[in-house]
Amino acid sequence: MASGTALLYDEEMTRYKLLWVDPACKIEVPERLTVSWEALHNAGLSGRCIPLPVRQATEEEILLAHSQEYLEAVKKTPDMSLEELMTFTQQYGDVYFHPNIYHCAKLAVGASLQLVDAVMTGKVRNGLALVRPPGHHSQRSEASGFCVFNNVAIAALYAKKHFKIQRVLIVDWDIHHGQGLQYCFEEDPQVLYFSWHRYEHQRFWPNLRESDFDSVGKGMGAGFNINLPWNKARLMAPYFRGLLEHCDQKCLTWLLASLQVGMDSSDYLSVFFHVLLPVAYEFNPELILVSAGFDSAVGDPEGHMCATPEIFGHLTHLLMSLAGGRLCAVLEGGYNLTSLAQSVCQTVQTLLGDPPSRISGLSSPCESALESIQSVRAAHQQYWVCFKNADVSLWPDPGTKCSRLEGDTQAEEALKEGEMREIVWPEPPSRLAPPIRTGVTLPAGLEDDVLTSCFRVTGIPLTPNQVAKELWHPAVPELKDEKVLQSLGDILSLLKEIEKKEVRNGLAVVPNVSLAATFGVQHALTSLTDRVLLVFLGNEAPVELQEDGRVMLIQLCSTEPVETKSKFYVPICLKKSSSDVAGFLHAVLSLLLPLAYGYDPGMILAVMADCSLVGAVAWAQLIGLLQSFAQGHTLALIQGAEKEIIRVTAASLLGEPASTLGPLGPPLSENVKAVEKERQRLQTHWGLLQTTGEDHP
Ligand SMILES: NCCCNCCCCCS
Ligand SMILES: [Zn+2]
Repeated sequence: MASGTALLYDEEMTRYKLLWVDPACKIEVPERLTVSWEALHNAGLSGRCIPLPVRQATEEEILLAHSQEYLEAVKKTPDMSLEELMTFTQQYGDVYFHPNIYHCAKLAVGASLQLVDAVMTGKVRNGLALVRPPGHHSQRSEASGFCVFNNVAIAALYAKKHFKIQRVLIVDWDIHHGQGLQYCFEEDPQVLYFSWHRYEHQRFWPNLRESDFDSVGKGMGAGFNINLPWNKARLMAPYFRGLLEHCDQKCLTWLLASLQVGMDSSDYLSVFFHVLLPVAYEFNPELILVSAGFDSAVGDPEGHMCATPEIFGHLTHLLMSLAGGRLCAVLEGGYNLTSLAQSVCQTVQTLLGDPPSRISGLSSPCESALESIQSVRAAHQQYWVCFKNADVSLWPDPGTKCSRLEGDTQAEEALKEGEMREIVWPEPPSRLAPPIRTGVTLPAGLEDDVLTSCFRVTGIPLTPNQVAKELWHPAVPELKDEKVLQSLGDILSLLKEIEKKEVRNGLAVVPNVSLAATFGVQHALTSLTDRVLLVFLGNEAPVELQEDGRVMLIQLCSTEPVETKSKFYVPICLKKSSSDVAGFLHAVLSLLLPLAYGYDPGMILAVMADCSLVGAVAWAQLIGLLQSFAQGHTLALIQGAEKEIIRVTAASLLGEPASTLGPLGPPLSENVKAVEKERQRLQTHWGLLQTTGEDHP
């Protein structure tokens, strides 16, 4: 199994810059790379990565995505005078040339291809290429948006050609639409291109009609191009026009700070749960390429978004469950040197396997984001079974270009002015990983290659009334059983190791999983946290829930649904759940993840009471995803000694990417209905569950 994170960087790529005055291009500076590289160094992250040498792309490689005449034209730029460079630049938009940019553009492509080679040959598991010029705007015969050659497009074509892979997922989280990538792959069903981008009904750069959600791909590529347009800022002008007359700069600044101009982490995560991840799992990619632009982070002069840098640690983690963890991230945009450096560090730290930091204060996506989510799901309903039951009743017409209200520009300039002065955000919290990743307590005789790299914890001897005290119940008869008592001692010692920050997560194999779960929850609440998420796979509910919100129980069962009004008890009843992997996954992505992010637990208990409910691979995927929460503090409890389940659980807790679920069939409609029913019931309490805009149908 491949391991290690590659980091590609060469300071040669800092040796070009804007040589004349051009307001549109002045933000693309060499310091973008140096601050990122220095931040990785100072955080001790680059030292943990595998440094790979950058190389120049060959002409043949560049010609995978660009025309001969374009390459010939760019090849002439190193010998051009300043005037000739300015003239040459005129023919393109929002880009500049420099005598050394051709050299750097070849290095940017070469770095991306080196990364693909290393990941596809198993030399490393994943990695980041810190490059400039960026690539996602450049097209077959055209430079655009600071981009000269399309690094990620060439990487995808190179991967298909040299490694014979047939399904590449490109995730473009840059705040601009990577039209170059869309044009390159819109007819190619082997490359699924996903981009979110500021759009504002075509009023944001690059102002293209084809950046809207109804551009779904063409011909054989229909369904394989997904555009998620952000349209929020258009709503700002009407508010401000009225106020501007009475508003001095200070009040406007306050107004800006209070009215979120851009999208935030709740919007980003909602798009992952309800648009990107369902399609990505159904597509079942063999490689993930990330057009990692960080102008979608707070403070960026282009993006004007509100999502703080730690969100990129989560977005990265969520993608690492796909393609067996084969993930190549390539830098695109990012123009606020502070949030860029922080976001790069958050991304690399997750690639290295450190637990994502907890994100509190998540709420529901804004109305405009919901409208976009609903529109995209509607537009793609015919191509992806995961959207079969999507609610499309309020599908707004694409391209409703809102007329440019007079006074807009004044409002928006004020917006820009006021806003840029005021934006500050907290440093991302440190994500210290305990020295030991996984502690285990197993019955003797369960030797296994994976388990040898776990830390074996010895149980704490317990007397029945010691346990009864923790369980709030007078001694239950089971406590007479020596094995049960010993298993509770095992759990206690694992939790104490986690509490002491010696161990990140743990696995215990126990004879009575319901009692173990109850005991584990109670102990965690007394000594570790005030919120425990219990994910329980089995039919008998392990704990009576108090409605105080200190425990959230998500129970996957196969029997008839129990009626409940509680917002902390989520019974998910799936028929034939072990064969309906798609149904299980639908439950995880559209219910479990949004609930867990909304709840923000300090501890996760993942309990497998009934191994027949899901297969080992689906369970391993779940264990992987659950490590997004509680700084990775996951305690897995398994009943019985099903060797395969134990092995995959330990592997996942150790950070091994779960193997892929393979092509998914359509989910059982009764299972989708059961999940949708719960989602509808809970979405007013837990906003991240929402998927539709105004006037929920
Ligand atoms: N404010 C100037 C409008 C044009 N900006 C071009 C942005 C290119 C981003 C590359 S990621
Ligand atoms: Zn950008």
